[in-house]
Amino acid sequence: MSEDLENRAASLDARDRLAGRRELFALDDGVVYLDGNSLGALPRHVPDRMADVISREWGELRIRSWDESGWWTAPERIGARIAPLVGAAPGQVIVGDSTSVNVFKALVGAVRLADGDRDEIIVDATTFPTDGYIAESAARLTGKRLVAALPGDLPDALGPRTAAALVNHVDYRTGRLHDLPGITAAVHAAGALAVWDLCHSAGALPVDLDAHGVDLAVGCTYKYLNGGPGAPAFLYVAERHLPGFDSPLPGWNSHADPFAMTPGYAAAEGAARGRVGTPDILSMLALEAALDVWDGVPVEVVRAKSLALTDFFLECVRTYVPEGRVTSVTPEAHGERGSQVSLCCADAHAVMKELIARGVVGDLRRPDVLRFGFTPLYVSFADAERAARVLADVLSGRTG
Ligand SMILES: Cc1ncc(COP(=O)(O)O)c(C=O)c1O
Ligand SMILES: Nc1c(O)cccc1C(=O)C[C@H](N)C(=O)O
Repeated sequence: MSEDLENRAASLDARDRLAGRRELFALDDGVVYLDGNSLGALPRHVPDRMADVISREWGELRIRSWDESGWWTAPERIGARIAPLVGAAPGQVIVGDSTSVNVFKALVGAVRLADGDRDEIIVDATTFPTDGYIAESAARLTGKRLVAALPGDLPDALGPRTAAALVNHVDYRTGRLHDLPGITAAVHAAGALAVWDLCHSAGALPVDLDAHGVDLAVGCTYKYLNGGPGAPAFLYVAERHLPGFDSPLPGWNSHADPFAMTPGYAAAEGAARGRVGTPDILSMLALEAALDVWDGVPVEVVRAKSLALTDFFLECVRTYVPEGRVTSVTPEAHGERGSQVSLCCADAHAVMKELIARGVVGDLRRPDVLRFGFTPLYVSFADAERAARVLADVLSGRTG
């Protein structure tokens, strides 16, 4: 049984167009890394690039690097690298600040773009907590009422009072992929703006922001985009909204002429409006270098492998793990699945601890969810088989 699945894994890996990409990452063969949905692995070439940024650009060129090393324009330049990965034409994506800060900019910006008589903001009731906390504050600051709705119930919650809806593309806990085209269309039919959090979809699946008419979106770059711990997030503002986008954090970096240093504020044109203060250059340039691993990789190929990997992992779990010990809360339907598998399990904390001790790194979402993230650029089918086999060993009390 195990031999069959091991052979299948080997033949799937042999046919995998992305197999060669794994070499680009600092990973050791003794460990199956299934936590790229929390922190992506390090692309091997990034340390050398950072050594140059620190010793030469900072150490030797010092202040000149803002111009000569392109530091000042890094937020737009890196935004342009991310744009095709999320289906955005140039000029709409800016990189900087945390996702949380960008959720604030995007949501308040959306409310300011909406018809002022509308007095409700809808937030995804299953959201990653930071979006909910910030939506609550944004509602208080803008004098709106916050309404929580499950993504599936959103069409019913929308109405003439809705100014904007903030929704997660993929649920961080279950891995459920929400219907971005359908929900965006419903939000628009109600006359409101759709703001999407792409943290768990950017770099994992095609998002097609422009094609689906999304209004604003945010996403992080330290998961499937491998930008590094605390790497800056991105903000997308659809071109049609850029002239009216009124950032609630209009720092000097978003000024039309920052070095004029005038007391009066005048917003820059384009995506630069989403900038705030001095960019965190070291993290930003680590992200820029990390994005090289995407050269020549269409996100559709990544998606196809992601679905094949999660299908195969689920099959291995069904085959190896004794009946009833785990329950998948990740949808089976491809159209409803992100790039992770979440299994509910008794004693999940102890189980994950033991998995990690045995070289299978996933994570735990309390109280009982084992999360396994599949990053197609570096996770193999052999990894998926081994993870399921080790999970079965742990649950059956077999020693490793
Ligand atoms: C959906 C989602 N939004 C936001 C965040 C985090 O935001 P920040 O980068 O500000 O910590 C995460 C993960 O940390 C997330 O999964
Ligand atoms: N951003 C994180 C961090 O700074 C520490 C630990 C984990 C994270 C995460 O990204 C968690 C992640 N968003 C999640 O889906 O749970």
